[in-house]
Amino acid sequence: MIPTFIVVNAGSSSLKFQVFEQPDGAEARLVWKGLYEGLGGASHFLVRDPSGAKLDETTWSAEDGVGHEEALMHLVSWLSQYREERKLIAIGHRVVHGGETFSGPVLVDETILQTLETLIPLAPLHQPHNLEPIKIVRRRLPGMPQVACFDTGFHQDQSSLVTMFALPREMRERGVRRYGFHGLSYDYIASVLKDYDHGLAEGRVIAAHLGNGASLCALKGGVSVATTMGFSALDGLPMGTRCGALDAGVVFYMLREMKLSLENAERLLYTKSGLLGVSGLSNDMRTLRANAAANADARNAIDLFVYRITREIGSLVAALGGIDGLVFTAGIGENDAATRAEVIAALGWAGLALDEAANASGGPRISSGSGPTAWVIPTNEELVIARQTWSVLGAAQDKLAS
Ligand SMILES: Nc1ncnc2c1ncn2[C@@H]1O[C@H](COP(=O)(O)OP(=O)(O)O)[C@@H](O)[C@H]1O
Ligand SMILES: CC(=O)OP(=O)(O)O
Ligand SMILES: [Mg+2]
Repeated sequence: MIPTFIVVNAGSSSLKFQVFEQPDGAEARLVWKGLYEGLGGASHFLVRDPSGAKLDETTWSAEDGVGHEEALMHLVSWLSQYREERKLIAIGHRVVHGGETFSGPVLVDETILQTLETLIPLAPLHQPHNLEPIKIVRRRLPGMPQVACFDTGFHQDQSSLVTMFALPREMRERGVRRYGFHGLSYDYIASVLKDYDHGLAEGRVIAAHLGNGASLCALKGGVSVATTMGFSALDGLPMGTRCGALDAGVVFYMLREMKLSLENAERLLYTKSGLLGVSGLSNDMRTLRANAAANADARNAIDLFVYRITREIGSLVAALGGIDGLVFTAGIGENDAATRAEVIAALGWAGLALDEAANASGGPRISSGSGPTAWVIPTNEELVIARQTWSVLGAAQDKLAS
């Protein structure tokens, strides 16, 4: 029987999954990938093989009441049709915040789960949804090993200066510091740089994870030395619905002068700001691009996004003492040639020059000339979760055996 495990990336109404098998001594191999979307309402299950061909699909109406629990149980029972050949050995989860306690992936037990729950206020948009499937599996499949893989883990080697806020020392002792996110994505990018250009893997690289959430990471020799997200996933670049870095004075103004409740202020910054807030139209770059010529607010949202990316890149170039390469990844980074072109056009001062034809066709190398290079590299957070899950399981088994 082939050892098989599921990788889960759960959001508020969606559950993305990938199923991996682990041949002896080799890299985890993707078998199927899919998602449940619209959970809690009219929902939809879709699974594809690694080539992208559709394998199976199911639709439920809102009355069927399919939530995260029903989706997970449906997935386990969908997999059981392969019971003869496969043994489900573990579930690996993306958990956005690992706080001060977890610098790497862990096998989850009740105490660890409780610690992870205390981090919900630091990642209210993600953490509760990331933990939900872990709790469901503990209840419904007791004894199934579960591994939590953190978005914060990759940044743990940053120096204390880099992670410090200029706040009183007691705040730091309470864990109020910069953590950084999208680490599973940056871990993957760092692991494949050598396949694109050997010098890059050793060099000073800025990776731009531009998806619905967005951040930048400065990599030196593949190690994170600075990043734009901080204590929470609200910091840094403007995102689909999040404001990014904001003068803390605005928060006091919203609370004291505008009399917003804490909940409404939080909702405004996390879910009503960013591309959506500025455009008043959409959080989706495709919609903004389609409307930018006729709609000044859509154009403004894009312009602000690009402006903030280029300013933050300037800051990370300073942190790195120069730049050898720039990598675009995630939904916008991988698909929106116009955003890449606009960012690179603003970085002529750093010696970057666009190869227009390569950019239009998606790269991988999209720069010309002898300056720093620019790349499009599709991310693969799930593969990193698979690698981490397998390494934690292996370590746990070694421990049992010794
Ligand atoms: N073809 C495309 N052109 C431009 N932007 C795109 C395209 N496809 C996806 N996007 C952008 O990518 C975002 C989703 O990014 P993704 O990395 O998949 O986010 P997440 O994993 O956080 O859901 C969308 O909201 C949209 O703005
Ligand atoms: C940490 C974060 O912002 O994640 P996402 O991009 O999935 O929202
Ligand atoms: Mg994402």
